[in-house]
Amino acid sequence: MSTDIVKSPMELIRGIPNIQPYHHGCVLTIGNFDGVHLGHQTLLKQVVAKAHSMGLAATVMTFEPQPQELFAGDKAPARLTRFREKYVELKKVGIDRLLCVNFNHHFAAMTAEYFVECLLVKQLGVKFLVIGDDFRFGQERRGDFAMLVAAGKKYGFEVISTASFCVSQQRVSSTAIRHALANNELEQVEQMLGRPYSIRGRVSHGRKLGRTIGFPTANIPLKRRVAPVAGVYAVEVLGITAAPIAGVANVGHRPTVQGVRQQLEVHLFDYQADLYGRQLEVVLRHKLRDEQKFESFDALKLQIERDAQAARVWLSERNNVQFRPSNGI
Ligand SMILES: Cc1cc2nc3c(=O)[nH]c(=O)nc-3n(C[C@H](O)[C@H](O)[C@H](O)COP(=O)(O)O)c2cc1C
Ligand SMILES: Nc1ncnc2c1ncn2[C@@H]1O[C@H](COP(=O)(O)OP(=O)(O)OP(=O)(O)O)[C@@H](O)[C@H]1O
Repeated sequence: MSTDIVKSPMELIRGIPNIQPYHHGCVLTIGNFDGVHLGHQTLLKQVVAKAHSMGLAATVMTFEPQPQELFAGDKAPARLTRFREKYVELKKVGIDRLLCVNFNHHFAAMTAEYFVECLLVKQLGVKFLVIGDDFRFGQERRGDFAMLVAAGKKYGFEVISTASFCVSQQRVSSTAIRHALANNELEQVEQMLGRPYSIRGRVSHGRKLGRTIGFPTANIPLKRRVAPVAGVYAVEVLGITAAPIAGVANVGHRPTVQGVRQQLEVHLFDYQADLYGRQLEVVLRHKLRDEQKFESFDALKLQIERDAQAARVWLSERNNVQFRPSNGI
C-alpha cells in the first residue's frame, strides 16, 4: 500500500484497530472483490445508492491476504487484482471507505455471531448491509443471509441480498474470469470485468539484454503476485502519454535467458524514453503465443520480431490505424 492512496478521497482504514468512532454508522458490503468485476460493481452501486439516500458512508470490508491465500498459500488461485488495483476500481464506483482487514488465523477463527456483534454492530455500527446471493462468512463459513437477517432484527440493521449478475447465462465471478483468462478468452473477460484485463505495476531495472537486440523492454516485476495469464500478447500501455501506446509483451519466466521469477516485460512501438520507476497499466488485447525456450538468443530475437509484427498487425486492424514500422520490421 503506498502513500498516494492515503491522500485520495476514498478513505482507507488499515485494519480493525484503526476503526475510529466517526466510522460508526455505515452502509456496508463485505468480500474479496478480486477483479471488481461487473457482478461486484452491480452490488457496489447498490451500496453507494443506499448510502447516499441514508446519508451514510458507502463502506467496503475486504481482506488482505485473500482468505484462500492464507489457507492454500502457493496453491491459492492467481489474483486478478492486487490491493492497489482493487483500491483504484472501488474508488471509481464511488465507495467512500475501504476497511482492509488483516486476514490471519485469529480473524478466521471468529464465529459468525461474534463477527456480527463485535465488528459489524459495535465497531462499524452497520445500518444497512448489501451482500451477494452466495455470501458466507465467519468460522467455517457458517454465517449466511438468514443468520444476518435474524441478527439485523436483533441489532437494528437491514440486510439485502442481490441477485446474481450474469453474462451469457453464466454467473460472473472471479473464478469464471480466471478460467476465461486461462483459455485466452479475452473478449469474454472484458464482458465480465466491464473493462479489458490489465496488469498495473512499476517499471524496474532488467538485465538490459533486450536493448542489445533492438527490443528494449520495460520490466514490471510481479513480486509475490502470480499472474493469471502467461505468454506473449499484443498490448496497449496506459500511463505514459494521453493516448495508449501499442506494444508487445511477455508474461513469463524467460527460460531462454535463465530467468527465474515470472515477470511482465513490454516493448513499446515507436517510443523511447526512460521509464524506470514509472507506474504503467498494460492492457492485454490479444494472445499471440505461449512462452518458449529457444536454442539461442538469436532465435529468440527472430521470434520477437515476428511477435512485434503480428502485434502491430492485430492492433492496427483492431484500431484501424497504421503504425509506423520501426526496428527494421
Ligand atoms: C515479445 C516478447 C516475447 C518474448 N518471448 C520469450 C520467450 O518465448 N522465451 C523466453 O525465454 N523469453 C522471452 N522473452 C523475454 C526475453 O528473454 C527478454 O525480453 C530478453 O532477455 C531481455 O531481457 P531484459 O529486459 O532483462 O534485458 C520475450 C520478450 C518479449 C518482449
Ligand atoms: N455475479 C454476481 N452477482 C451478484 N453478486 C455477486 C456476483 N459475484 C460476486 N457477488 C457478490 O460480491 C461479494 C464479493 O464476492 P466475492 O469477492 O466472493 O466474489 P466472487 O466473484 O463470487 O468470487 P469467487 O469466484 O472467488 O467466488 C459477495 O457478496 C458476492 O456474493
